[in-house]
Amino acid sequence: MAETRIPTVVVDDVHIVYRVHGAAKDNSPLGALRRIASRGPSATVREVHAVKGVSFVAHEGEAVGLIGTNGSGKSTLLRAIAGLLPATKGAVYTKGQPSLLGVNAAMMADLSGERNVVLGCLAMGMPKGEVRTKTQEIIDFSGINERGDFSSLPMRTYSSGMGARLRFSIAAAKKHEVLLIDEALATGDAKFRKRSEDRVRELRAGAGTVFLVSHSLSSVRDTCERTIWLESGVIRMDGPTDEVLAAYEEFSTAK
Ligand SMILES: Nc1ncnc2c1ncn2[C@@H]1O[C@H](COP(=O)(O)OP(=O)(O)OP(=O)(O)O)[C@@H](O)[C@H]1O
Repeated sequence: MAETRIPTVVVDDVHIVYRVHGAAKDNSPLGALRRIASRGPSATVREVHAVKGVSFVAHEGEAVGLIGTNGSGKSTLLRAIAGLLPATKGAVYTKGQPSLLGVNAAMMADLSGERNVVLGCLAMGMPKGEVRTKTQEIIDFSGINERGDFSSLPMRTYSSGMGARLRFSIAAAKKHEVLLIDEALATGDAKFRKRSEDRVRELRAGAGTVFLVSHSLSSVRDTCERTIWLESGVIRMDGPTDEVLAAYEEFSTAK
């Protein structure tokens, strides 16, 4: 009997267009005068078509890598899946509320790492009692205290890698139906990467779906069995990670 796979994310012909204000091609006084005289639509609004008709379905227990050259639309697509950017055309359907773990995830720089753990857990909707028991576990997982008591120091004193580790550890402490990771693993060292990859595997085993945007192909290879390659906002390839990475590597070296 065929195995039933439960879809968690359905992306249906999604287009994302950014409107950039104040980006006139001709910024000279004469250009401005021409725009006023012509009374046409404001020439200072330019459009960037970042994602162009992307469609795919992801299932429970799947980890999907998202790769592509700079500016190919990976982060934009992830933000659209998270519901942070409306699709200009098409639609995104998700099971539950996806959590986006990005390099810029909100943390309070003046608060200690420990306070940020508490705030982060509460923001994810974790009950207070659970936050109390999980805080130490999260700090231990992040490893920020390996070289001294950093968890009581303000986050602004952390290196970018330490901040990224703490962010990942907070997000990974909760069971997610859909977890979206945007380069957040890239700044961790080898030991932490191994630990975070194990955690991603656990989340998948708990029927979660994980998306990983990364320029580190080895991270994608170790974590995801399926990979989507985006180029100029269009899916160039979607299939088993090994096949997609081989084609992408060929494309990158041929450039
Ligand atoms: N806030 C924005 N306003 C206007 N254009 C944007 C905005 N954010 C991204 N873009 C444009 O959308 C396109 C896709 O950008 P995106 O950040 O999604 O690419 P990416 O594949 O994640 O790139 P990278 O690998 O460099 O992180 C680019 O052309 C970029 O210039």
